[in-house]
Amino acid sequence: MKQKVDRIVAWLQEQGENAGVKGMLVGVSGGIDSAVVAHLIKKAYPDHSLGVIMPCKSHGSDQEHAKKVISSCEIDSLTVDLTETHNVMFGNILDQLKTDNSYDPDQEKIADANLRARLRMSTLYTLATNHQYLVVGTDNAAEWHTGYFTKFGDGGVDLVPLVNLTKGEVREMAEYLGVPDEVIHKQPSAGLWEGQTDENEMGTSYDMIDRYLKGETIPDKDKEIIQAMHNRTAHKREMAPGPPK
Ligand SMILES: Nc1ncnc2c1ncn2[C@@H]1O[C@H](COP(=O)(O)OP(=O)(O)OC[C@H]2O[C@@H]([n+]3cccc(C(=O)O)c3)[C@H](O)[C@@H]2O)[C@@H](O)[C@H]1O
Ligand SMILES: Nc1ncnc2c1ncn2[C@@H]1O[C@H](COP(=O)(O)OP(=O)(O)OP(=O)(O)O)[C@@H](O)[C@H]1O
Ligand SMILES: [Mg+2]
Repeated sequence: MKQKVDRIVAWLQEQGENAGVKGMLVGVSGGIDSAVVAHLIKKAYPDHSLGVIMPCKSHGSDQEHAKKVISSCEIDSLTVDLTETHNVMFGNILDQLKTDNSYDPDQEKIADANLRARLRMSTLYTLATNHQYLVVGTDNAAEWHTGYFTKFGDGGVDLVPLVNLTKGEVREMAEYLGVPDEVIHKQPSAGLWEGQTDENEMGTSYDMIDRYLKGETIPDKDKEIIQAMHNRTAHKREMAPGPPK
């Protein structure tokens, strides 16, 4: 594990040097992926790394966990509360849709969640410009393969250091790095709504996705879900296409 960590830390330093930036930042949610990234960027840039907490309809103990993550790696931190910004922006958009008679209530939950992810992205890039830092993403191999992220939201980042690690490997790395136990052992959640868990929403588990990615045999039902998610989200892993010349 030490070797794996050292390799990613050296890679982060190399990427930062090539980009000519002073350091790196990450959004810290209180979940395990951002906890691992916060620890890694703190190691790569001990004096120039930042963990950003962005409350916005946060659920349960997310914020408390985010603060514990910040303390566990001793990274500099900043809190930007997006609740009011999101309320005003989403409220205005919904009002316009309703006036236009084109509001679709079935789409509200996901539109709301994706706007929150994109407001976080805009916040991180504003801070990155101010600090001359890169924005570091938290997607792991399972999320990347299934496209389980918001396009230009949490997927809108400069570097994805965990992209080759399964969720299980992220968990092992978190233990090695000293991420707080309660963060390691809670259910992964995108915080879409109270009680939401990634595994309920996807209809399969990270364990199944990890096994699939390692080439192991898994039940057909899970394989079909994973393959459908992968195909449906191919556009998220590519640059926006244009017509041929
Ligand atoms: N074929 C195609 N070619 C080009 N673009 C295409 C497209 N199909 C859709 N699109 C575009 O993509 C949009 C849909 O993609 P997107 O906006 O990402 O939205 P979508 O994939 O519908 O939703 C995001 C998913 O990621 C999950 N998520 C988000 C954030 C964090 C986490 C987490 O793990 O913490 C998880 C969330 O729970 C949800 O299931 C469409 O509105 C459309 O604009
Ligand atoms: N309230 C928040 N404040 C700061 N960053 C956030 C917040 N919510 C989400 N993010 C960012 O969005 C990323 C995507 O969320 P995601 O849920 O996939 O990761 P996680 O919370 O770190 O881990 P897990 O998947 O186990 O919940 C987070 O890693 C984090 O960088
Ligand atoms: Mg989460």
